Formats: sequence, C-alpha cells, structure tokens
Amino acid sequence: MPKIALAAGVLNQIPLDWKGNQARIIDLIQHAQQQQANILCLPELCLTGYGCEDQFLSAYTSEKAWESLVQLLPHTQRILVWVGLPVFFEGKLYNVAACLAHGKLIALIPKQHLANDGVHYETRWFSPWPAGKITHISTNLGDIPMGDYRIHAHGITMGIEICQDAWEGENRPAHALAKRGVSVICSPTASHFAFSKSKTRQGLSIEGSKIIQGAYVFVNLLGNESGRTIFDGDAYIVHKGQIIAESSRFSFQDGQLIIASLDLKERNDAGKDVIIANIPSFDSVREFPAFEAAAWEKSSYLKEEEFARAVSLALWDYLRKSKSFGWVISLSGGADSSAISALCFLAVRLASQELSWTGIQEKLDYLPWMKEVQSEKELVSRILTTAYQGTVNSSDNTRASAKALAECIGTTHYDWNIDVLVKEYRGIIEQAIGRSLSWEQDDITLQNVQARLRSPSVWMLANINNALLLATSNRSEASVGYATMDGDTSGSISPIAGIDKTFIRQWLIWMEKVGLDGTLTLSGLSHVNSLEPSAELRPLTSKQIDEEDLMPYPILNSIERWAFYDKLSPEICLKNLIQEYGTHFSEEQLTIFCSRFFRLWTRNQWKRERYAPGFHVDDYSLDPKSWLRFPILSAGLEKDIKP
Ligand SMILES: Nc1ncnc2c1ncn2[C@@H]1O[C@H](COP(=O)(O)OP(=O)(O)OC[C@H]2O[C@@H]([n+]3cccc(C(=O)O)c3)[C@H](O)[C@@H]2O)[C@@H](O)[C@H]1O
Ligand SMILES: Nc1ncnc2c1ncn2[C@@H]1O[C@H](COP(=O)(O)OP(=O)(O)OP(=O)(O)O)[C@@H](O)[C@H]1O
Ligand SMILES: NC(=O)CC[C@H](N)C(=O)O
Repeated sequence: MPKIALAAGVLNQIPLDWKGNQARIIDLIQHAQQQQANILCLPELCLTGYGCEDQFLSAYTSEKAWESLVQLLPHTQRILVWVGLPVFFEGKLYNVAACLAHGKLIALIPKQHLANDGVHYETRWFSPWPAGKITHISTNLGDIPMGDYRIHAHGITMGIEICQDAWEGENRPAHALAKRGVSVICSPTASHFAFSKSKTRQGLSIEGSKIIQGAYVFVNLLGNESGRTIFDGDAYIVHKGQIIAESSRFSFQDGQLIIASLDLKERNDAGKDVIIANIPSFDSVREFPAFEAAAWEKSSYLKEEEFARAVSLALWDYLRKSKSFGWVISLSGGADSSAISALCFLAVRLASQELSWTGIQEKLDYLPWMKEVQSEKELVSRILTTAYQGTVNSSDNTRASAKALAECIGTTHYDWNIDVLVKEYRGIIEQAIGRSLSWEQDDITLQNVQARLRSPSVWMLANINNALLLATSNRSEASVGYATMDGDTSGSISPIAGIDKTFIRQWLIWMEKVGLDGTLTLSGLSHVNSLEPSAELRPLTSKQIDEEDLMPYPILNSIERWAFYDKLSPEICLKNLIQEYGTHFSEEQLTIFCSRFFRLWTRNQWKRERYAPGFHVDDYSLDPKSWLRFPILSAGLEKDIKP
C-alpha cells in the first residue's frame, strides 16, 4: 500500500501578472517540497489568472503562460505539480492542467466541459476537449502527451477533473476514470463565491472520491482576482467520502497549502492512456497536523459571516491590486453607506488579524505614507474617509447615525451642508427657464439635484486622496432604478450591488449584536438599525420612506427573483405574489406593485448598464456585463400583467 502525501495550494492571483503569479506558485511549490508532499494540485488557469477575459484570445497570453510554465520546471524537484494555463492546439485554445514532475513536463490534460452559465463565458475563448481523445503536441520541450490521459506516479494512478467537469453529473469524467482505474483525482478549480456554494463544491469532491473509491484533491482560487468575482479559496482533500483536510476560506494571505498523507490502494493501471512520471521519493511520508475549516463555518449565521468575509476580502484585494490609497464613502447614516463603511473597516481588521502588522505593511508598501503609520487605528483613519452631506431635508437622526458609526470604526469623517449649492443651481435654472421650481411640479428634479450635488465633493476627496469612491447602490434599488444617475450612483465600484436591501438590513443588525465569530461587533451601528430607510430628498414634513415610493422590499425582492432568476412570466409572478402575500395585501394592491416593478425595471435597464462594477455574492445578479442581459429599449413586461 503506497503511502502518499497529497497537497492542495490555494492562490490569490492577478490576471496577466506573469511575474507575480509565477512567484506565488513557486512559493507554494517550495512550501510543499519542504513538507515533503508528493503531489500538489494548484487552481485552474493559475498561471495567467482565470479572469483574463478577451486577452485569452490573444496568442501573446498563451505564449507568456508557456514561457512561465517552462521556467517553473526546475522548481519541481521530487514533486508532481498540476498547474493551469491556456494552450493553443491545432488552431483552438484549450483550458489545460499541466502535469510537471521532477523537472519535466509530463502531460497536458484539457478541460472537457466548459463553464458557460452565469458569470462564465468560457466557450467564447476555449474549446472543449473530447473525452477519451489522446494525442501529442509539438512544443519547444519536444512532443508532449496532450489529452485525456492518466498519470502514474509514486505507485498510484491519477486523473483530472477541471472545475466544470465535476459539475456534469453522470457525464463527469470521474465515472470514466473510475472504470479506467485511478486512485486519485486532482481537481483544479476557479469557482466563484456565492452564498453557501462551498457546500456544493464539498459535495462534488466527496462524490468524486466515492466514485473512484479513492482520494479527491480539490483546490480553488482565492480572493477578488479580476474585479467582480470573488473566489473562496476553499480546498478539500477527501478520501473515500471523508474530508481529511480543508483550507480556511477567505484568507488574506497570498496562498494557503493543505496536506494530508493517505494509504492508497496499490494499482497496476497500465494502458495506452497512462503516462509514467518517474519521481524520486522522499525518504519517508510524514504525518501532518489536521487542516480544519475555520470555526465560523459552523455558525448558525453562515450567510452573514460569508458576506462579511467575502466582501471585505474583495474590497481589500481591489484596493491593493488597483494600488489605490484608500476608500471614500458619502455616508448618509442610512443602511447602504453604513454597511459599506463597516465592510471597509472589516477589511483592515481581518487583514491585520491574519497578516500581522508587518504583513499589512508589506501588502500596502506602495502607499507613500505607509511607513509613518504605526497602528491599525491610524491606518483606518488614513485609508477610510466618510462625509455626511446634509441638506434641509436631512434629519438629525441620520447625521447622528453617520457620526456614531464614523467614530466607532475610526474613519476621517467630514460633515458639511450642501444647501447653498442646491440653492445656487435652482436659481440658475429658474432664471434660465423663466419660472420657479416647485415640489408639486418638479418633484424628481428637486430630489435629484441634491443627490447629484453630493457627487463632485466626494469625487474631489477621492482625487485628493488617490482613493476609490465607493457607490452605495444595492440590488433592490438597481432593479427599479431607485438611485440618481451621476448622483448616488457615482463611484468606481459598487460593493453591495449584488445583494438585496432586506439582507443588508438584517446583516447590519447582526453586525451590531452578534458579529463575526460571535465577538467582533460594531456598536456604532445601533443608530442606523433604528432608522427606516429614507432617501431624505423631499422636505422632512413629507416623511419620505423608500418602501412607500416603491413597495415593501420583500415584495420587490420576490418579484425580482421570480422574474430574473426563475425566469417566470409576469403573470406567474403576480400569481405567486398573491399566493405569498395575499393575506396582508389586496389583489389590487399587489397588482399595482407588480406592474410598478416591471415598469420601473424596463425603464431602468440603461441605469443598470451604467452602475460601477459590483461583486458577485448571490446565486444571481443584475449586472448586464456579466450576468443578466435585458434590452435597453423594449416594450417592457408591465403590459403582460392582466389585472
Ligand atoms: N430608456 C432610457 N434610456 C436612457 N436614458 C433614459 C431612459 N429613460 C429615462 N432616461 C433618462 O433618465 C433620466 C432619469 O433618471 P434620473 O435622473 O437618475 O432620475 P429618476 O430615475 O427619474 O429618479 C431617481 C429616483 O431615485 C430616487 N432616489 C434618488 C437618489 C437617492 C435615493 C435613495 O434611495 O436615497 C433615491 C428618487 O427618489 C427617484 O425616485 C431622465 O431624465 C432621462 O434623461
Ligand atoms: N445626507 C447625506 N450625506 C452623505 N451622503 C448621502 C446623504 N444622503 C444620501 N447620501 C448618499 O446617497 C446614497 C443613497 O442614499 P440612500 O438613502 O438610498 O442610501 P442610504 O442612506 O445609505 O440607505 P437608506 O436607503 O437605508 O437610507 C447614500 O448611500 C449616500 O452615499
Ligand atoms: N471555472 C468553472 O468551470 C466554474 C464552473 C462551476 N459551475 C462554478 O460555478 O463554480
């Protein structure tokens, strides 16, 4: 029975970062060698980055990746490593796992099933490899086996499933590999974060190990690689249905290694599809300490934990990868801007908890003033700027809420009034058009001018600080265009555009009262949690409430999900609405809500096209550039509702 040490290496990569990606890969290989691992599996397309988009279509990308692969070879003494890269073959591009062992390139195994749903567009760049096809590719390293091969090394035979391959049910390659004979499957993956999706990946890994009655080594990318998608950085080593080792998700490190030593069945799996990799063994196979998931994975508030950790890591990665000097937020003291401010604070807190102060200094060494900063508190105040911008329509409550949160998390906080600007603009336009503006006649105009006049000032702060301006739109507002274009939509990223308002409010309460790990709470959120969402754009006497302008948020969210996730017709959406909410609202009222939703949805596609990029966190999003396309001009769906 060969005992073998299997390792999986999670990586936080950057598209097209030839040197950086290679250096992080070498670091993990060296770490694995020091631990005397025999086999190391690294994530899908980790040499180039998964999110290279149309740069995959440029031959330059795969040429650079190949160059980088060849340079890795001398670093693979005594170990077998799976590394992902794009490879051109006979005029087509393939998404490949390269097998490197003891200084040699052993084989190239391409992905058979391409991911093409949701955020995935792989068929735009890659071709699927036919199951069972084996051939050779001529390269500067000689003729290299390419295709659906198995690899024999250290007395075991192994196969590959590349990400989507494992999601194909009865068609997943594991079934064919089980018949052909393997005791290990390695699964290099780039599977983006969505709430509780890691459980599905775990399930597929467990199933894979059961299918072959052997070991399954699953590894994912980590962090905000290319802007919109976040990778969990999960890795699992599974043996006959039992998870033996797993990584800690949402790490702020560049990479993470997990290792386990297993006794596997000795097999003689000869066949013309088997390539033998000769690797001198280490003297003995070590036992390794347990690699376990973080304690919060067992929390009964998993969604809240995942949201906090995924989005704060995404903000942190975006900051350092874009080499920005900080974040600026127009902080109204309401739910959305408060949530984003809290998430920025958490990014710094979680990074410093995991990386230590020296680690933080290394990650942010591009900041010209970083050496002067001595503590996390000082860093937050330099990196995070918030501004309350009141008008006559702002309430004392929101001002106090913004102040309390800013003090609690320690931002550099400003508080100013923009009435003078509103008055000036109003005067100029009234003079130009020759009449006074009034709330009766010019409601939207008078609301929007306030939202728009909050934009130049925060852009100024962003420019002064060389910082990112964060837009505060959430998914519920995006559905119905409840935001002023070039006003509160201003910003370079929209961190919460992928999540609904109801969850944002629920998360804020949790963050105040329960918090991360049940301990890291923010008491400064108590004000915001006592407020009802209001745009505060109309005179205070009119008591503007978002849900009165629109409809109750749970209703809005339900219609949105039925229509654009389940893809149901407007009529069925209304039927569902009546079934679900009929005891609280009349049919007439629900019909009005439903028609309003589709009218506003249709009218505001152009706005969704112009939102700053947001992060994917849920199982669907409204982002037209990566998830949901809808015509900008259309007859709309409102008329399809028969009252
Ligand atoms: N199909 C189309 N393609 C391209 N452009 C189109 C268009 N339809 C209208 N437009 C343009 O859109 C303009 C209207 O859009 P826009 O100026 O943004 O304004 P609009 O969407 O009409 O109004 C903004 C809404 O957001 C609410 N709001 C604003 C700010 C903050 C908050 C909050 O929650 O705190 C809420 C506010 O109460 C109001 O209901 C029109 O003047 C027209 O120029
Ligand atoms: N008084 C204000 N000071 C600073 N920014 C403001 C102010 N009012 C609105 N904004 C900006 O406009 C955005 C949109 O306002 P909106 O009221 O929708 O969001 P919110 O205040 O964060 O949340 P809520 O809808 O729960 O009140 C805010 O998130 C904030 O960035
Ligand atoms: N890169 C991939 O093949 C990912 C596809 C997979 N269905 C996922 O969403 O995780």
